[in-house]
Amino acid sequence: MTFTRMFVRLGACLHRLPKRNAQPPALWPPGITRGPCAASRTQHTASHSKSCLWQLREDYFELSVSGLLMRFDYVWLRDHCRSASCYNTKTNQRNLDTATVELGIRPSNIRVDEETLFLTWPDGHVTRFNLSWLVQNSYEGQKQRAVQPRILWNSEIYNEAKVPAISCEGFMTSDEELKQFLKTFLLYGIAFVEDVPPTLEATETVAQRVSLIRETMYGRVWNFTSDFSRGDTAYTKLALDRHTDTSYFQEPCGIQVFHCLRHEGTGGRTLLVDGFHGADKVLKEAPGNFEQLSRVPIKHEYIENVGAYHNHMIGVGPVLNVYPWNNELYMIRYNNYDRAVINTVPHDTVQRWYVAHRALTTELRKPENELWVKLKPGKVLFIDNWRVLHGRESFTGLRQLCGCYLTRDDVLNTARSLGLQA
Ligand SMILES: C[N+](C)(C)CCCC[C@H](N)C(=O)O
Ligand SMILES: O=C(O)CCC(=O)C(=O)O
Ligand SMILES: [Fe+2]
Repeated sequence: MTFTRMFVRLGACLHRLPKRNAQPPALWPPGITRGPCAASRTQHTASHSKSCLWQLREDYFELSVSGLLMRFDYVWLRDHCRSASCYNTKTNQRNLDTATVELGIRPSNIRVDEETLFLTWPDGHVTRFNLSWLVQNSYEGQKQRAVQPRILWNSEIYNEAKVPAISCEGFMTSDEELKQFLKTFLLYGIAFVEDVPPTLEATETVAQRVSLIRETMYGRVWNFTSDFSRGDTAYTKLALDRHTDTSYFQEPCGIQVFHCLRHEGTGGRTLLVDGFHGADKVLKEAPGNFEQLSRVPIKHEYIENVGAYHNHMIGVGPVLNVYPWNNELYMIRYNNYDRAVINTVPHDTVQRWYVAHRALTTELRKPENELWVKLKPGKVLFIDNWRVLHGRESFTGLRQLCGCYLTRDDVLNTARSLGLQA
């Protein structure tokens, strides 16, 4: 919806740009230069026109490449100079002391050929930008692309996708298999590894293939049962409605790993719901509700005083967390058990928030959005705890679940090192 508006705006602006070889109208303020690039450029998107046009505006540099209109602030252009003196390509770190750049800086000379933008600054320093680098790194480029491409699912979509199972052997030994696993995980927010020995040690080894383990007050790798050894409903036989874990951390754990080592009894199936699918429905049906959930800060809390365990955790943040530049959802914090007192907004906002929260809950509870699985020894489940909600059916008998949390940064790091977009 925002995109449609943007394209309209973009079209209008492009219209104002001069056509190739057009003469500047006499009314242009002196000192403003404009021109076409020397020649047409190679493409990113075949459907776009190959033209490249630029204009030196008073406050910014305007560049249109293959139909994408971009605006660059002059300080930004100076600050992002990739010359050897400004940028160390060995460490990928900036050398330039940005504080020495005059904020009103403007180039004294500018030139664009088919591949490169050349800027000469008042002190004689020359900055070169590859045009495709500018397209890649511009705000306008970022605005149009998802940081993380995903397939939003309900149970039918997930089941019909027939996501291939990854076996432990291949997962542990082949980078290609690991990549396949992570690709699935990034797309769907859940992924399974099969034929894992039903032990805590093997679960730990499998988890470490993907990431560093995130230790919490529950331990590093946990193995829990319904013994109420900790002050939380997870340690009972009760059903647990869909939720994300550690909503009471300032940064909730990125990934949760589950491996059921043993269950002699009935029930105990695991429930999985794609929170982003639910949020997307809310956005499409009532954008105002989505906005409430992405704006109102909500506290979650974990207070435990059981045995030797004394913990008090507080995390604050909206239920829906979006990137401000493209409105892309990147984290959902949803846990009605652990949600704390709402006292960060006045009463009228509170009422609107409850309406929005109800709309999201209704969506998340629709049976068609529920994926039920019975975890069996040997089958390790990875859940994106920033996206997919989990829950469980009540159960009888001895049920032993082991697992751990993973550091999100390290999972994404592994994915990127294998060439995946993350
Ligand atoms: C997974 N493990 C059993 C160790 C902890 C469970 C934590 C449960 C908590 N209410 C939450 O949702 O974060
Ligand atoms: O027992 C289960 O299946 C899951 C319980 C739970 O929500 C958790 O441990 O985070
Ligand atoms: Fe949980």
